[in-house]
Amino acid sequence: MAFRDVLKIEVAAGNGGDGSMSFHRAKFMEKGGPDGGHGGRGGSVILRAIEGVESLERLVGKRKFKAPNGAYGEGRLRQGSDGEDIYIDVPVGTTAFDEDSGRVIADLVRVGEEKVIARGGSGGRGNSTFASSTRQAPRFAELGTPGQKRRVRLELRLIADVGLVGYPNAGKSSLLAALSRANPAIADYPFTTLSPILGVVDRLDGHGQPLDERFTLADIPGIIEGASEGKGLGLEFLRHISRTRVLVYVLDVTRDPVGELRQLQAELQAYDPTLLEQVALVALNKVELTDEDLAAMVEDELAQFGLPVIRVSAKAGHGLPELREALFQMLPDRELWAQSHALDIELDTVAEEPLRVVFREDPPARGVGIVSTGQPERVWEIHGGSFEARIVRFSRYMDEASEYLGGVFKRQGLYNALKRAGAREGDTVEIGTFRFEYFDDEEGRQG
Ligand SMILES: Nc1nc2c(ncn2[C@@H]2O[C@H](COP(=O)(O)OP(=O)(O)OP(=O)(O)O)[C@@H](O)[C@H]2O)c(=O)[nH]1
Ligand SMILES: [Mg+2]
Repeated sequence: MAFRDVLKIEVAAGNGGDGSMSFHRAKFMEKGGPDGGHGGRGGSVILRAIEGVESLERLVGKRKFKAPNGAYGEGRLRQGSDGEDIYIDVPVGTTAFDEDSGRVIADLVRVGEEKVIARGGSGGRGNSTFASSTRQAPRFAELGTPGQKRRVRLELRLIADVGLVGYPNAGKSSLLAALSRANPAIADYPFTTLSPILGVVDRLDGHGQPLDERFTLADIPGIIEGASEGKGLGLEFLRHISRTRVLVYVLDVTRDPVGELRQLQAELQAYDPTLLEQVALVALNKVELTDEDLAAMVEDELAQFGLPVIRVSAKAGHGLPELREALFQMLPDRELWAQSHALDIELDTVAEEPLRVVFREDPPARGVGIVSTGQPERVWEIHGGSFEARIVRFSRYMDEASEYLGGVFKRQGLYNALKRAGAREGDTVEIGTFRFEYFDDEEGRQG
C-alpha cells in the first residue's frame, strides 16, 4: 500500500441562492402583493472520519470538491432548495489545515466525527420579506452569499495507542505479528518496514481467551543514528507515533542495547521533545539467543534510563503475555489523555458573511445598471425602487460600472460615498446605508 499521508485539496462550498423578486399575479387582479421566495442555502463541504486504516490518497481520491449551490427563490413564495452537503471521508486521525493561514481547521480523532471545512452561503431573502406598510411593493430581493472556498492540507496521523520504535532489525514487526493479527513483512535486513502498520492487541485472560479490551499497536520503520537529519528513512513517519499514549523501545539484546536506546532517544528528542515525556517501556528482544546472565546484565545497565524492562522473544514467544499485560496496565486513560493532547482548533470555520442586496430588473427599463461584484461572478442589477441597502462588497469593476451607470450612481451619491470611504479596487467595505430613489424612465429620474 502506497502510503501517502499528506494531501492537498481544494474545497468550495455552494453559493446561497438569490431571493426572488416577484409579484402575485391572478386573473382579475391588476397587481398582487410581493411573493418572491427565499433562495436556498449552499451546500457545505464536510470532513468525516471513518473507520479503517487507509491512506488519504486512496480514500479521498480527487483533489477538488464543490458542493452544489442553493437554488433561486421563485414567485408564489417558493423557496429555492438547499444545495446538498458533500462529505469527504478520511481516516480517523486526519488533521486539516487551512493552507493559507496555516491554522488547524479540523482534527478528527473519533469514528464518525464531522467538521465543516467550507460553509455554504446563505440564501437571499425574497422580496416578500421586505414588504411593509410604507413599502408595499419592494422591487428588490437579497442575493445569496458566496460559499466559502479553501485550500486545505490534510495530514494523517495514525492514532495508535502504542508505538514500537527501534533500530532496524530489532524485531518490531515480529512483535506486532506476535501480539496482534496483523501480518507485517518480517525479514532479516534493515528497513523491511517502509511505512507504518497498525495492529489490534486484545487483552487475554488467564487461559489466553480475548477479553473485551484492546488497543492499537503501530509498527513503524526503523530509526538509525542521524535519522533526525534525514538518514535512513528519516523521521517523517514519527508523526504517526506523535500521538501514541505509550512508546515501546524495542532493543536487540545481542547488539548494543544501551547505546541504541540512548541514540533512539536522542533522535526522538530532536524530532519532538515531548515524545520523551510519553509513558514508555523497553522490550528487550531476542533473549532466547543469549543466556540468562547476560540478559540480566543488560537489564541492569538499562536501569539508568528509569524505564521498565521486559525480556521478550518475538520468535520463541518468551515474555509476550507479560509485555501484553504490562501495556494494558500502563496505558493512560484515553479520555484524559485526549484532553491534555487536544490540538488548538479554529473555533468557527467561517464568519457568516453579511447579506447583500440585489435589484432585479422589472420591467426592463433604460438606465438599468449592472455592477459585477467580482468573485464569484455575481450581478447587482440596479433599477428603480426605493430601498435601503447596506453595501458590503464592491468589485474592482466598480469604476467601470460607475462610468457606465454614470449619473445614476453619482446622483445617488453611492459612488462618491465609496470613494469617501477610501475603498479601493478589490476591497470589501461596509459603508452604511444608502437610499436609491425610484425612477420610471429617463426623464423621470430624480436628481
Ligand atoms: N532470534 C530471533 N530473531 C528475531 C526475533 N524477533 C525478530 N527476529 C528476527 O529479526 C529479523 C528482523 O525482524 P523484523 O521484525 O523484520 O525487524 P524490524 O525491527 O521490524 O525491522 P525493520 O522493519 O527493518 O526496522 C527477522 O529475521 C526476524 O525473524 C527474536 O525474538 N529472536
Ligand atoms: Mg519492520
